[in-house]
Amino acid sequence: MASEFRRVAVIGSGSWGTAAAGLVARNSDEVCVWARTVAVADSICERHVNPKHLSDYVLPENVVATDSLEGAAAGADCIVVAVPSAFVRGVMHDLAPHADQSCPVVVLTKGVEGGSHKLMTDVVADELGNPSRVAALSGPNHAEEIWQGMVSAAVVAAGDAELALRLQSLFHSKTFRTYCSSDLTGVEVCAAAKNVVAIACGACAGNGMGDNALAVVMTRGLAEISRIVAAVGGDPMTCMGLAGMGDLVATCTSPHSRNRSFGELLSRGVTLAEYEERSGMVVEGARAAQSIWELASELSIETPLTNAVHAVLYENIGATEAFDLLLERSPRQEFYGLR
Ligand SMILES: NC(=O)C1=CN([C@@H]2O[C@H](COP(=O)(O)OP(=O)(O)OC[C@H]3O[C@@H](n4cnc5c(N)ncnc54)[C@H](O)[C@@H]3O)[C@@H](O)[C@H]2O)C=CC1
Ligand SMILES: O=C(CO)COP(=O)(O)O
Repeated sequence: MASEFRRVAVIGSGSWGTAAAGLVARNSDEVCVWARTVAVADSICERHVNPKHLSDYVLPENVVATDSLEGAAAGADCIVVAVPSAFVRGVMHDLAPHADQSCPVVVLTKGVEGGSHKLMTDVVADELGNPSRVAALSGPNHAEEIWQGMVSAAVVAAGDAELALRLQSLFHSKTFRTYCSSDLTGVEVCAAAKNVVAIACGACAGNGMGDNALAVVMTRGLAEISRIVAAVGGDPMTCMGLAGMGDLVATCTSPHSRNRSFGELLSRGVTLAEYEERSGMVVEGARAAQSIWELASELSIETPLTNAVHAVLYENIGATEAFDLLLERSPRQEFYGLR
């Protein structure tokens, strides 16, 4: 499926930026990846390999790279953002003077900004301007499978339906199916919040809990995510889709998930800093556990699972104690409203 986009800038050369560059290279003429280091940029240009992430993946010939944001943005008619949430504002700030104001931007980052509690598309729009051209893509998309052409699907969400359709054609292929949505808020909340639930699932598994318990955490996690989505103005039906249930299941069950594996190791005493240092990868759910916890407190949304993950990560409470507190909650209706 060819798209209208001829030169695409992919900002970020982590696992997802690398795999996404391969996806959009199928439907455009040239893809330029922005990497933070010259070594990664040179390796992609010379060997079509990212030596730091997915190093078995030989990228298509039409993927090049640079360590210059100005160089990446030059001539780009679409920008794909794939840097971890903590760096989105800073990188977008630096990109802004070089990015065309009318150029569509699609955000792959999953998170909620600390302090402001803004969704990633809002952070990008703050820095790059022209919010109506900013969209998000999310779904059950482990980069480790995507680059190998294994089947997956995602949803492209934008306030402007025509923009979603244009971006759908940039990503869509037989093995990477893309669907459109107008619920940008719901899609982005699901993307960020499922990572917190995946940490809880990993910690349960690490603590020897069984498959029934994991299914309970996922299901109650989805109920919690629906309450957050509703409270911030998204459509709770989005939680039933690829960005919601789809990504929740993939992240809570896959050995590829950093959030799930971190949760498992957390229950054995490994710290966030140790995990990220060893793996060279980000655990977005740990950041989201803080920002969503703050958001939920501000809006009085009931988020017991997020509270438990927050307590273990930031309040010095042991995982076993946090689980006990969850199990001691008083019984209630399965669905007790969206707030
Ligand atoms: N890996 C995956 O399968 C998927 C990841 N995502 C999301 O994509 C976003 C990016 O994640 P990944 O590509 O997986 O990252 P990663 O975990 O593979 O790598 C982290 C990257 O962050 C970079 N980084 C470190 N400091 C930085 C800074 N100051 N400025 C910019 N970049 C910096 C590092 O160079 C490293 O390449 C996250 O929000 C993640 O949740 C979404 C879907 C799938
Ligand atoms: O979002 C993802 C898959 O859709 C990646 O999840 P992890 O960050 O837990 O690896």
